[in-house]
Amino acid sequence: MFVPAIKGQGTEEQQKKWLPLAYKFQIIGCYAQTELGHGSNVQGLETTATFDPMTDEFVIHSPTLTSSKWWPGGLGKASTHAVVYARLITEGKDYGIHGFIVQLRSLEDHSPLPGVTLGDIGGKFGSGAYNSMDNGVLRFDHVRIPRDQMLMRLSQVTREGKYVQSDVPKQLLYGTMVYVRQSIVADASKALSRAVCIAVRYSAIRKQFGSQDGGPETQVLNYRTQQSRLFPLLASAYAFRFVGDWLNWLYTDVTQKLEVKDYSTLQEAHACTAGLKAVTTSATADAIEECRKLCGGHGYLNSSGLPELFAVYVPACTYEGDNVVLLLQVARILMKTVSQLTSGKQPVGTMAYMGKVQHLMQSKCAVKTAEDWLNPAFIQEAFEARALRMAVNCAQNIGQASNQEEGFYERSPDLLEAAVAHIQLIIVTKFIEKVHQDIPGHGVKEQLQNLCNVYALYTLHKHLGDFLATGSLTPKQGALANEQLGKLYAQVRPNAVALVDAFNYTDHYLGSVLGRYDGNVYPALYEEAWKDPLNETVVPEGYHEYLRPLLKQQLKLSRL
Ligand SMILES: CCCCCCCCCC/C=C\CCCCCCCCCC(=O)SCCNC(=O)CCNC(=O)[C@H](O)C(C)(C)COP(=O)(O)OP(=O)(O)OC[C@H]1O[C@@H](n2cnc3c(N)ncnc32)[C@H](O)[C@@H]1OP(=O)(O)O
Ligand SMILES: Cc1cc2nc3c(=O)[nH]c(=O)nc-3n(C[C@H](O)[C@H](O)[C@H](O)COP(=O)(O)OP(=O)(O)OC[C@H]3O[C@@H](n4cnc5c(N)ncnc54)[C@H](O)[C@@H]3O)c2cc1C
Repeated sequence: MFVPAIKGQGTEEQQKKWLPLAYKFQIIGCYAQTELGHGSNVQGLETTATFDPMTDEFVIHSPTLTSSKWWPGGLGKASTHAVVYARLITEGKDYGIHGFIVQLRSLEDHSPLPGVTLGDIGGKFGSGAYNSMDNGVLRFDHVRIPRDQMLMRLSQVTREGKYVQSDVPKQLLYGTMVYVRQSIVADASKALSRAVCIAVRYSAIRKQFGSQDGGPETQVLNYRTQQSRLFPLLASAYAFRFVGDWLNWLYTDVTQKLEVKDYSTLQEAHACTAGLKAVTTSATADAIEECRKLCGGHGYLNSSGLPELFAVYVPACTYEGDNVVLLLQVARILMKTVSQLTSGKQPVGTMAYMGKVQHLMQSKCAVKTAEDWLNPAFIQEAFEARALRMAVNCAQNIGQASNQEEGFYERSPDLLEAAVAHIQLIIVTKFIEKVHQDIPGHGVKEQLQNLCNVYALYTLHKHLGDFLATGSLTPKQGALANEQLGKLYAQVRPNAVALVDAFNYTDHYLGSVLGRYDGNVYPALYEEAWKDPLNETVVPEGYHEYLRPLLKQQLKLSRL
């Protein structure tokens, strides 16, 4: 994040100076924004950067304990430099949060520079999976940096100390986070596809119950419950891949527009990266845990690869923006868009469907049979009607409050659900668009169509309350969707293993004895067990100190 921050907020000159050093690892940088007391609320950060016109320097300082930088990855032990986000103060005025390049450690002996206190913040969730990352703590005691180490693409401070705001939106300060959020969506698909690959392969080889006359037991992958839990996750892995590809296109397009000072899609980029990051990471974290459970007891073994995958993955729901905070950002933009509908301003991009408000507020879903749910037009319209009606309902309720902000606060749980509905519509839309494309490979398109329908109808089934409460569907149509879902599972089953083999993960990358490509799980589990350090001795350490005295004492007591 050090590099994209300099790319996005540094001048050409600053990029020319600092990026080559970073690329060649002549310096190691981190992104020091979050503090002990503030993470979500960036505008609440307390670290100060006070301009000293006498020396043409900024004085970086941590005025309070809560202003200590806390969490930045790589900060504790590895980084020599940081992009530090601090309150810019010049001529006695606080201009809010800006980025500054600050050297933290000597390039000679890596010792912290004068006025810099550095360390690691300690162990984290799980069996230490994330402990390979030195998330750090950093405090400044009046550390001086040259004025030209303020990132000056978005705003500047002159030699005399005058603050100058460039003619670019101040939100570009948040640009690095937008960049990482869009990459996290693609990462969600990778993490989810790993977990699903393990669970599908293991479910194909695991047999339990159902033996007839001594014959083979039933593959657990043939159980309807296993399919109804696992195949929506398989479909989600593909869904997140395709929406992640689209989001990368959107991000690239926005970045190109920014180059020519076209800020028209900045809001769309923020809403989509924030919302898709929130929805895909929450779903993926839940799915990895579900995949662990789908593997029964062996899923709880570290050798399954699932506990570590879960422990490494779950902070994605928090870092780069807490998911609730990000969804409320989407909700704010939805409310702004709804409020503009009466002005005649046509919504664009992923909000365009809201322009069909007259139709969608009264449309009746035309589904009459289970097969009708295979028609993408019916799915699309149902998801659009649900999302729009939830957003309009929120706007109407907020409108009844004494003031907008109070109303937004009171209705924030409902706004959260409206934001999720909007983002799920985007995911479904992009999946439908993907399967409408020419897709090479014999039968591949049909399989992806099945998965697209599984993702859409599973999501509809899971959120049926929204669809019924908004009148977007009738209970009968909801039941038909569930009926069709069961038929789709039967169609996915024969290709389930092929659909995870298609991720083309090596056994090494997968890191799971349950997910081995050859399916030779039991010998691998048995072999792996003996590698456990506990098995280095036949009689366990502690026998003589603890077990033996206890056993002897009990034996003596039993003879009394
Ligand atoms: C087996 C083991 C291995 C297994 C491995 C598999 C899995 C691997 C996992 C993945 C691997 C790698 C992943 C790679 C990444 C991981 C690295 C972790 C990195 C984490 C780094 C961080 O966390 S950095 C810090 C992140 N912090 C945040 O996100 C803070 C969140 N808060 C904010 O963004 C803002 O405070 C806020 C947006 C919430 C509020 O902003 P503000 O206070 O300014 O108020 P407003 O809401 O009023 O906004 C003002 C206007 O600005 C608009 N806005 C806001 N944000 C943006 C934006 N980003 N872009 C554009 N516009 C924005 C907002 O809409 C308002 O507009 P108007 O209403 O028009 O005024
Ligand atoms: C593994 C990891 C790596 C990280 N790496 C970095 C890094 O490299 N650089 C960096 O700068 N930071 C980093 N962070 C910090 C991370 O960005 C923050 O933790 C994250 O942005 C969440 O902010 P917070 O901790 O202040 O959560 P809080 O906002 O304190 O969240 C606590 C609760 O409050 C709720 N909440 C907060 N505000 C609102 C609101 N307005 N309305 C409703 N509910 C609200 C949240 O939903 C949540 O439930 C990292 C964090 C982790 C876990």
